[in-house]
Amino acid sequence: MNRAAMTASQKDFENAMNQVKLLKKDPGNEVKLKLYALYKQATEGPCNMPKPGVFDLINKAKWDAWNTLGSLPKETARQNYVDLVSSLSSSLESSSQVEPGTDRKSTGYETLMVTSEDGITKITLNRPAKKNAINVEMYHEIMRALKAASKDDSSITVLTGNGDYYSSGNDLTNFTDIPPGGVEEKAKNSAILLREFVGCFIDFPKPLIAVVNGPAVGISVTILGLFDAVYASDRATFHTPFSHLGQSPEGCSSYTFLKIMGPAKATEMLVFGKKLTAGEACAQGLVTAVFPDSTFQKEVWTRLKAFAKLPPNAMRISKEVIRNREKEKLHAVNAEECSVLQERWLSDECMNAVVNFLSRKSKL
Ligand SMILES: CCCCCC/C=C/C(=O)SCCNC(=O)CCNC(=O)[C@H](O)C(C)(C)COP(=O)(O)OP(=O)(O)OC[C@H]1O[C@@H](n2cnc3c(N)ncnc32)[C@H](O)[C@@H]1OP(=O)(O)O
Repeated sequence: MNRAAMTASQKDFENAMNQVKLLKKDPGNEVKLKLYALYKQATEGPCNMPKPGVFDLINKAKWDAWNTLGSLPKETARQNYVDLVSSLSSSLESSSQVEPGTDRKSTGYETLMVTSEDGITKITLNRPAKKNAINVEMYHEIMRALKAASKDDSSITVLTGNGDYYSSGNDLTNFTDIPPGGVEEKAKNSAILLREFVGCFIDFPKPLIAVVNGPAVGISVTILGLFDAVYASDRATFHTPFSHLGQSPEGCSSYTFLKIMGPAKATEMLVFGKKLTAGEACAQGLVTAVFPDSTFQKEVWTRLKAFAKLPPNAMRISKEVIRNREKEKLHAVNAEECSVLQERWLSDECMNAVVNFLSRKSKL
């Protein structure tokens, strides 16, 4: 959704203020400060109060939180307040429905499982019968889950898959739902959706980690170049068969893969569709570490829980320092890849490949 076009009404804002009072669990000081700051900004505008003295710790923390919002417009602050309360309500509401000690689950997703526990928000692709192929609904839900995770109280965010696959990439039946404007309109809409989807990964502010539990195909592989760490089971494979499908690279891979593995290896993957084992992907720098499948979950989650205990602000700021100078470039690459793909989707090569898959004449 286009955030600029989305502003909460005064009524939404009042409802959110009432919801805060009904929260069953204390959301923690950091979140309470954020709520305070957004409330003040939404109702009074930028902070112009004198700064409290260094020993007035509580008022100074509140002043700092408010002052950090700078000249954020009142409407945006109101929307951010409503979004934050809504993400708190969904995760804390559901905590009352599960056994103590189990994950807090976010409801309201058809294609994902989203949990938040031990400082980690885990987004699990959940269409195992379809090898976690990403349909249009899943694209939207992943974006929604990422936006919520960027504002919740977790330190790190993880993307993983349920079942034997990490993901088989774009759901090829996405191409069968043709709108009244025909295939041109479909290609245009798909390019808009893809650009927004990849943009969410480029802009994600916290450490983002992929736990690749099995084979990964297409867009689920290309966006790995935008993650901060990629842990893979030795059962995982990495496959980008774009030429086979009459398509071209996306997910900023035409830029990130060249930087990660150099042009020769990137070409083997992105142009010739060479499938890499987890070990090969690790040797080429796409994967951070590989674990035996039998101990994969245990080893990875032990490591991630330790990472999640690190100071969250330091991690977020370090990521910003590492990634920010690339952001503008990545958005430009994303735009270009989407516009090339928009044309490719209308080509006979692409249409034939999709028809062949759907009529089960071909598989990877
Ligand atoms: C908004 C548009 C944005 C577009 C972004 C651009 C993205 C590009 C890409 O991601 S390109 C990659 C696309 N993916 C593929 O080409 C994979 C196609 N799938 C396969 O080749 C195979 O299914 C397999 C190798 C992944 C797995 O084979 P196998 O183990 O033999 O399982 P099945 O084929 O029986 O699969 C089980 C079940 O899942 C369905 N399915 C699997 N992958 C997809 C898919 N990508 N799209 C749609 N459906 C998929 C498969 O049809 C089976 O369904 P069924 O049981 O027959 O109902």
